[in-house]
Amino acid sequence: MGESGLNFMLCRDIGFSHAVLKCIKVWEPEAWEETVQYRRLTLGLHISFSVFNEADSHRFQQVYIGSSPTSRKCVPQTSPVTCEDDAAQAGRTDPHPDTFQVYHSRGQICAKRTDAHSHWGVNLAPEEPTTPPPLQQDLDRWQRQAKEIAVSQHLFLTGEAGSGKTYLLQHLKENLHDAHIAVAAPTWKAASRLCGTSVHWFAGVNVGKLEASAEEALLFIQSRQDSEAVLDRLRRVKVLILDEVSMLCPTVLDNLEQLCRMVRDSEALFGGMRCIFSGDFMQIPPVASRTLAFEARCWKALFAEPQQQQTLLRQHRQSEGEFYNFLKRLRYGYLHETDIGLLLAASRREGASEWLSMFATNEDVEKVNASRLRRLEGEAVSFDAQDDFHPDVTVQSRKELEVGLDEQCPRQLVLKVGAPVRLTHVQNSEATHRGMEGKVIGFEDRGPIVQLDGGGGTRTVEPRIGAYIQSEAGGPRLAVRKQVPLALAWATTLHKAQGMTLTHAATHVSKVFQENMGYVALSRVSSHSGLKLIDRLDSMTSMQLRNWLDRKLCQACPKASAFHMNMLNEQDKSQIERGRSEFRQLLDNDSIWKRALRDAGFVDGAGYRYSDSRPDWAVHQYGDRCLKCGKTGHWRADCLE
Ligand SMILES: Nc1ncnc2c1ncn2[C@@H]1O[C@H](COP(=O)(O)OP(=O)(O)OP(=O)(O)O)[C@@H](O)[C@H]1O
Repeated sequence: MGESGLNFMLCRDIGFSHAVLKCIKVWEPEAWEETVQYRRLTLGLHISFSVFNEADSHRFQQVYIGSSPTSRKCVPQTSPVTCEDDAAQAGRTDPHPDTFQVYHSRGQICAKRTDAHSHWGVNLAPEEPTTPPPLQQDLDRWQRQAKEIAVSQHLFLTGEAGSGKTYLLQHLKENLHDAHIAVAAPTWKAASRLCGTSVHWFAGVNVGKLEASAEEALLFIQSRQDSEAVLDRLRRVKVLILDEVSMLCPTVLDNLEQLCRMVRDSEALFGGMRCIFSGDFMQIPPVASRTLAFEARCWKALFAEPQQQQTLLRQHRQSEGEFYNFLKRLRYGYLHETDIGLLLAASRREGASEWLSMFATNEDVEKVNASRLRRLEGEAVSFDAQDDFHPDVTVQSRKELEVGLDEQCPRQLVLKVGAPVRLTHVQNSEATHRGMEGKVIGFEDRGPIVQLDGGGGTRTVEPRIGAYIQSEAGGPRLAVRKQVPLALAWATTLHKAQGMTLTHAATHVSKVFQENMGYVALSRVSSHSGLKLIDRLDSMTSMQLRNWLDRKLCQACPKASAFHMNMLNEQDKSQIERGRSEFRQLLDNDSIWKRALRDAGFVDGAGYRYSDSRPDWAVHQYGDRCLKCGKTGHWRADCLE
């Protein structure tokens, strides 16, 4: 490794005996401000500060600096530290500071005085890692930086899963003071996290119109009974917040842009709205498009300046270094051979039968939830939603709004005593929060009685507003649905899980059908111990395991990778390239592959017969029905009954 530095500065003007020194230390992917205590020693200064350990980004390390008789001194240090070039200048508060450069070189941490060639009163010694500080509850440095752009310019906000994109959008929605902020996302489900609308609702058109052309969309709007209201809404919006833009087809984006110009009678992009888009192209792409939103014609013009594409670099979801680094590799479609051990351990994990299961297809989710509910003894009790509409909403609009409400909150909820449930739309408080899990233990007139996990106690869950739709932030609620805020918690789809943060989840990868789905499947949980792989890796042959890794789990979209890698520094880029080429060697070279499997504790299984196709030999040998439930369409190993 070359010489990368952690620069810092001393501020002598603030006193020696017991003073406070404000430094900004920058480490990738984190930077933070910290107050450093220093005190005078017999021969000089004694400074201690924390640095991130580069190999394990979530552990801190204490570095002590004492006296030194020369202008440069190195001490053994196994963990490299890095920082941005200008870190030494950050936080400078006095005109005559002693300045130093601290850097990592050939397994050592070195300090060099940079303002003079003389000795200094400091020495250097590393200490044992300590635990990281608790997560900040306010915006992190990158979120704050992105916010600064968002207040006056178009912004594309990106970052890996869990970097706090949606969190920042919520903050912007609440804190930008522009009069009319519209919040939208490609699907109602994605929009529901920010209480916004689907992109089609925002545009005032049915699905299909924006896909066709801006002209067709405008004709449709003009044919609506409430066309004036729709046009008025489109004209008033000053800021458009668009979440999960990575799930939007570029044609739809371009047509929307043109529609806004036409409606607002302005040649400016989006007719002069300020656009704040957010998304991660390394997550699930649009279902019906081979092209991605950044290929839209308007994209380059919108985000022409480098500062208008901001990457959030702090991880807020995972705090374990090993698991976090594993996910960083998976994001770019490669793994290390030692990662096989992590996967096997997740596949062998016991005691996960009550965890939320995530599947690629709706079919599997419905099967699991329905079959588990059926199997449960006892009477089924159903709860019907209650919908209210704003008096100005027309009959035509009401139907469209109902579709939007249906996607966010069920019209009918069926439960039984003993069913695991998740709180879906409660107000977060000290006692309860969204995502909290529990079990139905009874029913009363007001609603189901639920025993909440984790000391949440027992409570009757009464219907409350589960979804509402506003055409713009602060505007009237056009439709409101009340429903019991519970969902069956046995299973969900990966598409719905995109954006979720979970403590525990069981996930199925073998049936993923789009690139990047493997990454989304594994990156929802905050720790490895909370992850169960439903795929029976142990039952696979080594060849099947290789195919599963290569064709299912590690399928990263090349176009999206290239887009995101373009925003990385050269060091990260070459690390990814190297990792990918080593991964290919691992998969292509029998002896390396076998050694890796042996080291990971893999024992060649009997053969996992999952396949979308039905090879003749298998049908001949086993018939074309599942040997467990007798149905066609899946093999025994995939049977969810
Ligand atoms: N500044 C912050 N302080 C405290 N918690 C935060 C902060 N930013 C994000 N979080 C929390 O981190 C978790 C992940 O954040 P969020 O869902 O916004 O990430 P994301 O980048 O949108 O993820 P994904 O791409 O998977 O949708 C959430 O639980 C969120 O509340």
